[in-house]
Amino acid sequence: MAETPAIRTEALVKRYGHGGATALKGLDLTVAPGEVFGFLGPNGAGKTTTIRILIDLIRPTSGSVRVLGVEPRSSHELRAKIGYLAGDFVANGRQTGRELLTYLAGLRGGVPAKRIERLASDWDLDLTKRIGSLSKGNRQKIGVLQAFMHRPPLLILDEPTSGLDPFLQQQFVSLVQEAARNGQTVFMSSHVMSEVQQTCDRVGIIRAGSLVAVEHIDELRERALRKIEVRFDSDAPALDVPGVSDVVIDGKVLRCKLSGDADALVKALARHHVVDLISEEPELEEIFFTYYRRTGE
Ligand SMILES: Nc1ncnc2c1ncn2[C@@H]1O[C@H](COP(=O)(O)OP(=O)(O)OP(=O)(O)O)[C@@H](O)[C@H]1O
Repeated sequence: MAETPAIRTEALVKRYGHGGATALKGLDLTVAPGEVFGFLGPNGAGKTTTIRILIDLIRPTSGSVRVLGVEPRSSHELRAKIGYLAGDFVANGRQTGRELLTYLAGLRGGVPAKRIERLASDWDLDLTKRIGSLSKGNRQKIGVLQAFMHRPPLLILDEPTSGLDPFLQQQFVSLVQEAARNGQTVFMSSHVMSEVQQTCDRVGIIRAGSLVAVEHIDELRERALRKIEVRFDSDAPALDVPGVSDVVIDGKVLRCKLSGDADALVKALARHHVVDLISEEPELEEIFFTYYRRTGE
């Protein structure tokens, strides 16, 4: 029998108020256990609405939703199994970071004090300061740590790195990778393509309340164009190789774009003396943008 999905929604519809926006228009979404799933889409697409339904902060107008195999509205135990970070994480400003994290750790069945101290030190976070006196970025660090600290089976994160500097974004990537190695499921909305590229197994793209694509990151990477630069010991040769386009020759240097696997190019190059070869990590951003754009625009 197939494993129970970590998240499954079917024909999920959410209409806000009377005559309000229809934020979700029949969303079908399945996230497998142990998967890191990126939930992407332009502003107002319905990401936060979906996330709030998953953790039962709001109820759908119609359709079904199961999280770790149960309906969020009917399970009190479910909340303890989810590490949740809201897009607008707010905490009681009078408490110190340590007081808040220790309190939340207690609610979630306990977290070794050493783990909290380690995470705070990795994240360069002063736990003795009152939360109200912290900068936005430092408050966000607390938000991230409270979601991860008890190693929940499922993490649901709404824009987890908003307000974090590039170093901390990288720390976040490490935390997600550690969670993935640990078998935890991660579902996160994000606008930061680099962190999505580095962490996610699959991405779902939502636009105007409907899922318009679900893709494996590896497959996107194969389809994406890579920039290649080759330096020869004499004038660069003209190449006519399948998958290679936009060839520009500049003396001993050849620049081109490559799609698909590199075998034909490598074999063509092997007939010459190659001094250096640089292949850039493919940029998935361009591919995402094609999904973000509305038809007809
Ligand atoms: N409480 C609410 N009352 C009425 N309409 C709402 C409410 N919350 C969201 N909406 C509307 O629902 C739609 C989806 O909003 P949602 O916040 O889910 O999008 P999002 O994808 O998370 O956007 P962003 O990337 O800007 O955070 C929008 O049209 C929004 O205006």
